[in-house]
Amino acid sequence: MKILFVAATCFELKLFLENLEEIEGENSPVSHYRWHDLEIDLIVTGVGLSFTTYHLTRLLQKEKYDLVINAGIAGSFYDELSIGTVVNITSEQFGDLGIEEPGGFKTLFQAGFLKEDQFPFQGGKLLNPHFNESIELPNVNGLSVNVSHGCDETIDKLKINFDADVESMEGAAVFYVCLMEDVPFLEIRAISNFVESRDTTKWDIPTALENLTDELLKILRNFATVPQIS
Ligand SMILES: O=C(O)c1cccc(C(=O)CC[C@H]2O[C@@H](n3cnc4c(=O)[nH]cnc43)[C@H](O)[C@@H]2O)c1
Repeated sequence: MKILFVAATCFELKLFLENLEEIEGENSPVSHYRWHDLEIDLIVTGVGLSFTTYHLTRLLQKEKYDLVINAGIAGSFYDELSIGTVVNITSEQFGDLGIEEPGGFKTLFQAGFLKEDQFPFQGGKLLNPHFNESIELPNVNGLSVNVSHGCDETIDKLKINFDADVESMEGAAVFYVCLMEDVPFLEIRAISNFVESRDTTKWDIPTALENLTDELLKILRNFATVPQIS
């Protein structure tokens, strides 16, 4: 089985990659690994929706993968989804794609530029139909933005306008490309911070990345033929 990991930055998957065997091969921005009988590639796209769309689409034109996993950190909109929690993001929305009017922000659907059920959208959302029963993590709704929010006024509006639990800057791009290209995918993220008035001293990236590593290895174990520990 061949799996592609998509990360915005190297640091988000550095700890996880220490568990894999790196295979030589000059093919930047893609690096190659092995874990038991799994062939694993990693592409580091850069932060944001545009870079992710470009690099992922370009790679999927050249290589075939059985599964794409977008992995990294994310912000949580709600106290109940605490820092360190690892989540399976099962729906995505573009949080800043739309128009602004004196009365406020309108999505492309609200503005009439796109139909809510126009493929690959369903009810205005991108939905992941894959593996949701086999992944033993909380299933949550994602919102993807080009600006990581850090101002109370904007955040309050996002909470009203969107049905979202977590914020990232790449997820919807991965959903969109994989749904369009018909490639199975997952988005697994660990909460590193709350989406609140920006204060990075309150972020806990090390705990998020330790927990993310543990959960990603559990997921790989589901797909690999791993010798049983007796
Ligand atoms: O400002 C800093 O000191 C700082 C240090 C490390 C990382 C950052 C990021 O902004 C990482 C952005 C990266 O992580 C995802 N992410 C994490 N939390 C959020 C969030 O609250 N809202 C949106 N994106 C978030 C995102 O996918 C980026 O790729 C800053």
